[in-house]
Amino acid sequence: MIITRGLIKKYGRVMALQGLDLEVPEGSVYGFIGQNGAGKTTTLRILSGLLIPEEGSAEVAGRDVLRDPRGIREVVGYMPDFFGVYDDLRVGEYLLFYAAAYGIKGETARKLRDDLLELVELGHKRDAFVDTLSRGMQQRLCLARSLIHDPQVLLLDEPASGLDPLARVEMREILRELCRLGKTIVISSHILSELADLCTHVGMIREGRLLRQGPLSDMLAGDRVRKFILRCNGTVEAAAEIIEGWPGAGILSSAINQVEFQLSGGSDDVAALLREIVGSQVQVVHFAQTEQSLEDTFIQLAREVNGV
Ligand SMILES: Nc1ncnc2c1ncn2[C@@H]1O[C@H](COP(=O)(O)OP(=O)(O)OP(=O)(O)O)[C@@H](O)[C@H]1O
Repeated sequence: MIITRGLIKKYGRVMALQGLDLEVPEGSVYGFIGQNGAGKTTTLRILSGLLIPEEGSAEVAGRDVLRDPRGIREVVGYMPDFFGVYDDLRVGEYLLFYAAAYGIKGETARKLRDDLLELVELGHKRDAFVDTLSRGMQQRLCLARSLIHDPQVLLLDEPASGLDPLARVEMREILRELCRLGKTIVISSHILSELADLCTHVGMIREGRLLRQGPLSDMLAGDRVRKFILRCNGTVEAAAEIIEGWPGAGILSSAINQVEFQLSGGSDDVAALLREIVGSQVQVVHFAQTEQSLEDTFIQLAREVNGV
């Protein structure tokens, strides 16, 4: 649904994007991950036709961002990380204003307003002034605004920033609903645990370059070093000794009856190590691979890039 090739964007001397290649499959919820200043906002602004890259190409739903900016506006809904609200407009009026900007008027616009307010759970605030809404409500209103023209693709820049935990859950539910409605959604964030709950795909960006992208499950498992936890009935000493002497294994932490360690290699190595431990009469009561978090993956990739 989205393809970019070799995107380069400079602000004066700052290279915000240094040849970015993205591929976002149709119907996916694509988590766009990167630290502050990595180039996420710049990318989303290019994809929504608001910014022109110096080099490279980008297509959204088959439309070229450089050659067909009008077409891009039809298929893309963009929710910026910072948005202005109009202090003398009511919630309902705000949506009617944006509907009119897309040429939607009259009864159709009013029905759309009500449907969207229901979707973002703001029906009860239709007559409230926009600037009296909480931050979470304003975010949801902004999301409703970006949906006015029923775009195929949603580009959401840090949609959960500044929200309390409950408001985040609400936002997540709304995004799930949008996913069910068949939208392709790109969400930029640096709150990685949050994305892990929501995304089907992930792309990691650093200093304007893509570190890695793919289905979330591949990102979390991958073929990299894996972490395991082993718990024993009794002390863990004997097991820890075996792990320490095992090629490719390293203890990360240990408690009296539990040890956490990493192991490189495939499933055969894991099975062999476990066999050795069990064979040494250690009473294993729990052995499991601990899921690598997105944070772990991101940090690991960043280290690899730096050669650390
Ligand atoms: N208008 C601008 N003028 C000059 N430099 C800019 C401008 N906008 C962004 N930059 C720089 O470009 C780089 C990428 O910025 P961008 O806003 O795309 O990153 P980001 O990943 O969205 O960061 P954040 O998570 O902080 O929003 C940064 O070094 C930033 O300082």
